[in-house]
Amino acid sequence: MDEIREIDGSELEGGGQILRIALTMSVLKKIPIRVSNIRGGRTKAGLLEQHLKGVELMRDLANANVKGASFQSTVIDFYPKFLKGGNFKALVKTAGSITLLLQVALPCCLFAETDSKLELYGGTNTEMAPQIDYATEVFRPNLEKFGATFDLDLIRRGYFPKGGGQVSINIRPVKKLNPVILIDQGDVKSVHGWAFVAGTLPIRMTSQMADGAKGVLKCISKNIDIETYKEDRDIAPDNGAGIILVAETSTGCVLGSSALVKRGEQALDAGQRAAESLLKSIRDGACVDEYCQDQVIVLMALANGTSKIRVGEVTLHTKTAIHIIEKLDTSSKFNIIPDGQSNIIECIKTN
Ligand SMILES: Nc1ncnc2c1ncn2[C@@H]1O[C@H](COP(=O)(O)OP(=O)(O)OP(=O)(O)O)[C@@H](O)[C@H]1O
Repeated sequence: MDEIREIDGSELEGGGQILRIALTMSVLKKIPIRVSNIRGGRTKAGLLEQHLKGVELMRDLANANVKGASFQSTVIDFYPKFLKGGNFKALVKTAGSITLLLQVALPCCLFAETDSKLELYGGTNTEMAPQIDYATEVFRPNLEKFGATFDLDLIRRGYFPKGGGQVSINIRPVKKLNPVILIDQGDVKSVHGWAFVAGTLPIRMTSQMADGAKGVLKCISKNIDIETYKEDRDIAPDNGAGIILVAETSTGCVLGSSALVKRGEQALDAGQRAAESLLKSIRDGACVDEYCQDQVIVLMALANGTSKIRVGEVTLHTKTAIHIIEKLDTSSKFNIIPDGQSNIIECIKTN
């Protein structure tokens, strides 16, 4: 096996994403890694419960030897062995995001020998991470353009601070990922979405969120359909309120955005916040939204050919993903080509 490679977890974005991308590439390229200064860019550095569970999930997936994987640790050594597939479980006791567990494990499961089933526990709709509905309605259609998918069964929703959500995901391996060319946004055909409340929160918040979003988005589409509903107590026992928006275009682009109503925030404002983020991506001419941007980088690197995707402003998360991938995978060369208000991210495979 190769010599251990050093990754500095405090570079650029300096958060959990560096650890996740480094682990994914380590497993897929069979490269042992040492990640130091883990989450060095965050006020509370080191492995939090959710990051630790991610490391343990990857250890199980890749039958890896791991040193230093403990709460608040700032250095881990990770030696991957083989990737077989099978049943795996990760339980985050806090509202740590289930979708970020999926983010680290999914590319590995796609290249495992057999099917994988992931039983994941934690938060399903939390801040600073994809909401589970974003993962299925926005990220998944973009993943499908690369020729892969997953099945997701939502058993229970979990919100901040308690968590307690549960999701079961089945992933069938693929032989290869196809390169993707996505450079023409086309026209917005429709915008749809969901505004939800759960627990003891009043249903009127959902129409306030929907109205807020529609007010912002009426300038880009006459065809806006936002479903408003209260979650069933059995599936969502705790309080939560939020919105997910999805725009589909004539060229097949799927862009999204979302918001959760913050403490003290008006529901209308949360709806507007989500809509403004989507509007910006559309006005920039982007083919993927500002959050999907960093999440497709790893897929571009794993595809067997040159991919090109038009994005708006390149985010620090995206720059970080590219930086870490290029460190661990010399067969991927990324270029960012400015083009008016947007940028084309190109990934060239060199062998
Ligand atoms: N509203 C959102 N919709 C979709 N994806 C999101 C949203 N907010 C954040 N993300 C995605 O979640 C990931 C967050 O990574 P990041 O490193 O910031 O968080 P983290 O792992 O929780 O670590 P840390 O606690 O160190 O910030 C990124 O891939 C980002 O694109």
